[in-house]
Amino acid sequence: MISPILITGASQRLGLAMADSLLEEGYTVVVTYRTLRPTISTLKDKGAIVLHADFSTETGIDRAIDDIKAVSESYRAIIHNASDWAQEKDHDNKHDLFNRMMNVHALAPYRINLALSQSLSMQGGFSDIIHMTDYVQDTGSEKHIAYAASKAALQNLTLSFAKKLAPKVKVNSIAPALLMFNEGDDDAYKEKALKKSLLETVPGAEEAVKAMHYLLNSEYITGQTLHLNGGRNLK
Ligand SMILES: NC(=O)C1=CN([C@@H]2O[C@H](COP(=O)(O)OP(=O)(O)OC[C@H]3O[C@@H](n4cnc5c(N)ncnc54)[C@H](OP(=O)(O)O)[C@@H]3O)[C@@H](O)[C@H]2O)C=CC1
Ligand SMILES: Nc1nc2c(c(=O)[nH]1)N=C([C@H](O)[C@@H](O)CO)CN2
Repeated sequence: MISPILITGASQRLGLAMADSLLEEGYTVVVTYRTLRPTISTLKDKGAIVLHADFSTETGIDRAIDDIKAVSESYRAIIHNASDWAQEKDHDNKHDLFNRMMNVHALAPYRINLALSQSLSMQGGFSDIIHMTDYVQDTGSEKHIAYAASKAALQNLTLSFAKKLAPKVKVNSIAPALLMFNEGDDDAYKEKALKKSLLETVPGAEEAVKAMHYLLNSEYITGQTLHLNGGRNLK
């Protein structure tokens, strides 16, 4: 088997778009999903290897690592995309919320990167780790406090793993702001959200797909962050 690319949380939206694009380009793709959706069957029909994984607990992370390692002894890349965009107002138990945010966004990527570090370095050429972080890693978020803190932790993991795994493995972040709306976002929210960036647009998943391919094909980028935010930081 050609060394696969692993994408976590690929049953919808950005992860699904990235997995589809990699399959179209002929890569071997391994995806994880938490909820079994028709999209997972479609990815499997296209040749992807699909694994169930829930990263909210240490047991779930342990199981996922065992399953991922059982698929292949070597990996071309890992894209840590799985994410739970949780708000404090929706969760009474803040202790559990904070632990879940850190498990999904920081502990899982940390444990998986350490467990697969040898698998990544077995490549003839470069291998890659891509962390899907978030614009709020640098700003915080008053409504997604634990989420933002966990994405900041993931961003710091990019710097540490870039140092630890060089020169064979490149490690970078993609930090989106608003790339896609969610079902249920009303017109008032959409109008307000669009105004947050200079470019006042919501580009869709393809913007993340292009950034992913740019990093995978780079020979001189590591420890960096691709900010996909329409100039929001200058507004
Ligand atoms: N979309 C955007 O505009 C932005 C996205 N980002 C980041 O980009 C990445 C992709 O965004 P987007 O596609 O919107 O993400 P989604 O909100 O669609 O989440 C991606 C996947 O993560 C999975 N997931 C959630 N919780 C868990 C868990 N406990 N264990 C395992 N998997 C889990 C879900 O799986 P399932 O559906 O199978 O349950 C989901 O399909 C994320 O890391 C996100 O934080 C950052 C800023 C903006
Ligand atoms: N896991 C997710 N993380 C984030 C999402 C999402 O839909 N799923 N969406 C956003 C917003 O687009 C935000 O950037 C708008 O300002 C952030 N993170």
